[in-house]
Amino acid sequence: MAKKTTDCLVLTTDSISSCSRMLQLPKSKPKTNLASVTEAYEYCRQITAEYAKTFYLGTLLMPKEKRKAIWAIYAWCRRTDELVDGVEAKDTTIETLAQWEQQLESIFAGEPTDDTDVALIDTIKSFPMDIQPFRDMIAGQRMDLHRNRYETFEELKLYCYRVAGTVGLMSNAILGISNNQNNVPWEKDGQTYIPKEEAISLGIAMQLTNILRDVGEDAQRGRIYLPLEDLKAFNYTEQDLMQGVIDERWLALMRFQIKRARNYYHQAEAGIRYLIRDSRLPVWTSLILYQGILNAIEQNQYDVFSKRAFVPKVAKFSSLPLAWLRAQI
Ligand SMILES: CC(C)=CCC/C(C)=C/CC/C(C)=C/CC/C(C)=C/[C@@H]1[C@@H](COP(=O)(O)OP(=O)(O)O)[C@]1(C)CC/C=C(\C)CC/C=C(\C)CCC=C(C)C
Ligand SMILES: [Mn+2]
Repeated sequence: MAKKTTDCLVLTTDSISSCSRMLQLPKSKPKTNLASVTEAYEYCRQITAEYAKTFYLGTLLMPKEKRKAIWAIYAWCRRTDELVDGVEAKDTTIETLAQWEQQLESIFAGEPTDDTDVALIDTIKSFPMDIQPFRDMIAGQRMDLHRNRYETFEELKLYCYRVAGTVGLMSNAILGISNNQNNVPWEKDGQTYIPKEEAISLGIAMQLTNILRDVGEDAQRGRIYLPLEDLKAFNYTEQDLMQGVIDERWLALMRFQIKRARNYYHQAEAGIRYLIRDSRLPVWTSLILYQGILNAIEQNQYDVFSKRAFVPKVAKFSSLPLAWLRAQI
């Protein structure tokens, strides 16, 4: 349970269950005694620190106001994802998602239903943003409810946009804003350039990486996110995948998937220079670290069935100088 200290809440030993409780949908009527704005942001920080070691590191490199805003967005996204991916996912129905979407509409109307909403409402006040990417993410979770196969890459790409490209758009609203009028965001040849496509590309790249890392785990849940047209092209069957067959066909298929994901990272990279200077380092850090999972898959000889690809802590910290160098451009 989170415990109060002088001005913030700290994590205690049972913080994981406390965090996971924070992720559940409110079961009864809206609470009346909601968290203060400070407490609400602290809950969002705890959720981010607990569930997203990579992104949390990135946010620590941001100015305080932006960092808090990203935690609020993270907490909302995590809660949304948890509805179809978390411990209580089996209870999630179309109605649950409709209720969650209603709660989203209330947030944008300035009416919190539970504690983490308080932080998101405050974030939306400081960093005005569009509700549509949030709605689109819920539409992505709806896809997860009723399908477990993707025939073509185009279909998978829509899913990736909805569950992850949308995060790029939400983050853009925070990462690009400057309080300094001399430091106008996205000025390119005198014209305002908003790197939306690049932000979406980073989300898609990360989601594709996530899919490659989790092939084995997803197969155990009866899910295949790799496009079936790709399996066919490499003469690899669904049964092979379910049995975790690693052979030349699998290696070729995985090399193809990794190349595609790297292309999306590449497209995203071109957009980072248009972000406000203080946002470039955290984005480069997150990009390099998440892309590192692809290298880890290669080092594991493409065995995503019995090994989980991850970037070790030492490698995480040693990639900071490279991220810093790239952020200078
Ligand atoms: C600084 C920074 C990178 C901020 C973004 C942090 C943020 C708000 C993350 C939300 C992530 C989230 C919970 C999304 C819900 C759906 C989901 C789980 C997507 C997958 C994330 C990784 O999660 P994890 O490895 O924990 O997965 P499991 O559920 O445990 O399997 C995703 C792979 C997608 C995340 C997508 C992004 C962070 C978008 C990145 C784009 C930008 C920050 C825009 C940058 C701007 C330009 C111009 C390039
Ligand atoms: Mn997930």
